[in-house]
Amino acid sequence: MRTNKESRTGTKKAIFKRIFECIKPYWRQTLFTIIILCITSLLGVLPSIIVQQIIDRALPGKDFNLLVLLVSCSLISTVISSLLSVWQSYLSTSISQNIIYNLKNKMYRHLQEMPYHFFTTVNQGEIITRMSSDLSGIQGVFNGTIVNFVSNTLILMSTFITLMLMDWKLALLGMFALPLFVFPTKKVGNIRLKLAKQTQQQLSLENQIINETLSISGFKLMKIFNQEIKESEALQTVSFNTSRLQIKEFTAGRWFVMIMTVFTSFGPLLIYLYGGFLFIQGEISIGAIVAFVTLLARLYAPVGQLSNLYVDIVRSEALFERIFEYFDMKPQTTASISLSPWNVATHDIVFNNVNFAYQMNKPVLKNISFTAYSGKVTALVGPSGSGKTTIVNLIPRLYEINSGSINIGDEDICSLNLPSLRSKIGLVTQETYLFNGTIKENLLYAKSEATDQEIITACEAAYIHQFIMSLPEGYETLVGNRGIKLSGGEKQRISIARVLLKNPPIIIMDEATSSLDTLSEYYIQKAMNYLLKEKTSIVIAHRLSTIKNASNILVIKEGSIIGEGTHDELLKKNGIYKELCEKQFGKDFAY
Ligand SMILES: Nc1ncnc2c1ncn2[C@@H]1O[C@H](COP(=O)(O)OP(=O)(O)OP(=O)(O)O)[C@@H](O)[C@H]1O
Repeated sequence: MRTNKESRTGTKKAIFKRIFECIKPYWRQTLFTIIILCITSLLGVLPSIIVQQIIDRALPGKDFNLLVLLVSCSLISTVISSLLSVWQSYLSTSISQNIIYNLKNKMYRHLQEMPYHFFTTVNQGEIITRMSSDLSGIQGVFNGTIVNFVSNTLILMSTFITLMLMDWKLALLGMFALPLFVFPTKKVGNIRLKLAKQTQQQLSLENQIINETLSISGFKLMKIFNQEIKESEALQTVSFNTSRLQIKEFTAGRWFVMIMTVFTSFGPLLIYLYGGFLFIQGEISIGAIVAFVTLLARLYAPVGQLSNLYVDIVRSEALFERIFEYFDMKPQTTASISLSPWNVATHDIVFNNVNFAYQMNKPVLKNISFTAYSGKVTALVGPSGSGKTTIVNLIPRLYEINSGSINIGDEDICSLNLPSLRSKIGLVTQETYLFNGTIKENLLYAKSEATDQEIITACEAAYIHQFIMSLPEGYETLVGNRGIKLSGGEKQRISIARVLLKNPPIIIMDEATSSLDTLSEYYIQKAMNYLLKEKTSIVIAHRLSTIKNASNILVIKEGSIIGEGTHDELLKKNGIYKELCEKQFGKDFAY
């Protein structure tokens, strides 16, 4: 059996492999960046060596020409190094931006392919966090953490080699303090990591409160129930915790920093002491001692930074895990084995013994079998929660059935190409969703190439054209978030017009339960009559007029069909149906 440690190493390896895959397309730029970092780290040791030459040769020899030469060399190396750093930062920024650009678009495409149930279960804020802050965190990893890691490692190596070449005994003496850096930094790093995780949790809570209470529906709910003070206090508490945690995180290890500062001054002091002794013995020059001390500072700085990078590296690992976790989720199969083009002669929809459950062992639909005939209206009626919406959601394959089959014409929907299946279905939902744009933009969502005349024809058929024209900006009127500036009836008629523009052979309609005024209802009814004409339509019916007009009515109860027929037939033979009608439309509804 694999131990925990082994499996963590395995995961780490897999993550590194995938990070490498992300960088691979930019290997040339990456190679350049590494070369530049190598050159700048080598150039970085030059000034110390030059100082040694100045002290040991130019000054005692009173050689002004050599002094000018050495100072110029130092200046030139600094200028070259700075110029290279600019280039390197341009390269690493463009590499990281390109990687993020690719990841973001790939992730969006991937999420688009996810099955519908994913979006009904996952927290919406979570998706946005991964698409935004996690991805920008990853950009920081490519642009900061990785570059810092490579550059500090190179600085460390170049300085270490130079020191060893200069005098290995002095080098070892100067380095005795190094282990003292590493161990406590790791400990402080772990404390900071723990605090960072807690901060992240509080930040998510903060986002959740903001998201929920300042979204259009949440805001309304908060106002109606007078919950402003409670919500604002909740946010205050959470943001107070966040700020406390952040203060703790940033001040964690301040004692450690203090001790480290003392230790860093120990190294040079030892060099002065032992180097001074060697100087007195005539074994070493003053220049060498000065060069050593400056190089030592160059050694301590990257060690300190590398130890601090530990926290960033562990954090980055978590970020990558979150991003890759999304990529590993299985998308919905868009096309099954046969990619049949759509050539069904009729568009009869046939449910054959369909069973479905959202959760294991909790069947929602049981042995559903019926035919919705082409050119006819099939109405679904039944108590709330009986499974009507679930039945219609199975047709465009928003959910996959557990057993049985659904055919359109002669084709099993599972063998149809998903985009082509959906292109033949028009969906009018209870709650019409409109994007925050103009009425025209919302209509064009159904058919981007529609002409103005087509739009007008569709809106006339949906009995909404006159209303739109009465608005000061007509079709260019902005509808607000989720179409908040329009009434329920207006929104539904716009959504009918949108489906009319698409003109699919199959229409699925979930009638609004909310009561509309008689005029709105009248217009919607007229619009519906037009919409459903010569289509295969399935309507979740809430209005008596729809039920009466339907060719066939299916009575659904607890996930089963318990009756089928026309309104009159069902009234005669089905007690439950009669009861349902009486409940919904009153005892004396028109027979
Ligand atoms: N996404 C979901 N995950 C889990 N269970 C669900 C989900 N959607 C619906 N259900 C459950 O499935 C059952 C059928 O729901 P469905 O929405 O199909 O009923 P309905 O007849 O359309 O109700 P209504 O008339 O109130 O809209 C209900 O018990 C509901 O709680």
